[in-house]
Amino acid sequence: MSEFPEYDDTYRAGFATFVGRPNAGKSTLTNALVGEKVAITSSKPQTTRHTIRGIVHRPDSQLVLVDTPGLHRPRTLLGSRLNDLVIDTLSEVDVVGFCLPADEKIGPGDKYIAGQLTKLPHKPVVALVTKTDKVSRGSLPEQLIAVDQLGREHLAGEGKQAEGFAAIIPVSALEGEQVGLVADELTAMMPLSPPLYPSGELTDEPEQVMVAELIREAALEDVREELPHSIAVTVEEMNPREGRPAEKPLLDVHATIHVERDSQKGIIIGKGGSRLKAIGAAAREGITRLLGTPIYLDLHVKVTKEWQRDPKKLNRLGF
Ligand SMILES: Nc1nc2c(ncn2[C@@H]2O[C@H](COP(=O)(O)OP(=O)(O)OP(=O)(O)O)[C@@H](O)[C@H]2O)c(=O)[nH]1
Repeated sequence: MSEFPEYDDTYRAGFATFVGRPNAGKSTLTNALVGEKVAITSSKPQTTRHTIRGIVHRPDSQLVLVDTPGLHRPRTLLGSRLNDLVIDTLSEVDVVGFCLPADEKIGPGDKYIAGQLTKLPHKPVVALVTKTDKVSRGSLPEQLIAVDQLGREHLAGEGKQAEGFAAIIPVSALEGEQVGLVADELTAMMPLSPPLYPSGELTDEPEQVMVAELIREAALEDVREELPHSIAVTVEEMNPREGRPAEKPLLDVHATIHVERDSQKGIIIGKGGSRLKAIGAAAREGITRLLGTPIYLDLHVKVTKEWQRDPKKLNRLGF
């Protein structure tokens, strides 16, 4: 078992979360900070449905990162639940990191989020200008000025930080540029506190949820256009296989991919079951890497009609 780190009365520990419109680079930055793949990234929006925490351990501090789903204008019940979850998360953290891609103009989505942040007037917000490797050095200052402007327009004022954003930091998570600085700034804003987690602990997300996310990621591969957000995954059981020698363990994982329509089921299964097989193989590889144990994956596909709009079904699927 991991032990809690030694600490003195200058030790800082607390929570930070990243917000930003879909694809702003939140998960990638979380991973870069934590140094290991805990959050699930993808090239398409809205893959991060669960709050997954990564923990940055330093000799004098602990920064607990809560990776929130994209804050966006709700269109379905699922969308509005995700937004409630985001506001709940925001009210509980010590600092919010607002991710704004360096290579995209500030748009209505960003302004919507800035507007939401005014619901939390006393929360420090740090602007993280992400993906700086995608723009030339010359065009970066213009974006930094636009970001500063956004902060002054939305976050400055009575009862709020007079200067808008508490800091503006350009960063490239992919190239590892300024990632350390982001960690420095965020940890400096944590309250004095004893350590919150044992050393070495990277995430407190139940393994089952992470396993479900890995299967969902594998299932979405190649069919994102056809099945944008119609997939959910549940993990029914994860048990060590009985009678295996101690040095050769095997974990039995039983999971279900839920789709909304029969036609989608056909897409997931593929000709003669070929896609489902490929999904299983990709997911198995990821899960084995995550858990460090070989697994047997028993994967089913089920039509759970209108799961995005039905509150009872959403609850059962863990949303
Ligand atoms: N070039 C470059 N690409 C990046 C960087 N950070 C993220 N990306 C890419 O941008 C896309 C979105 O990144 P994510 O980290 O999944 O974004 P997110 O904000 O977590 O997205 P959602 O989960 O949809 O809200 C991925 O294709 C990343 O590889 C970066 O620093 N540089």
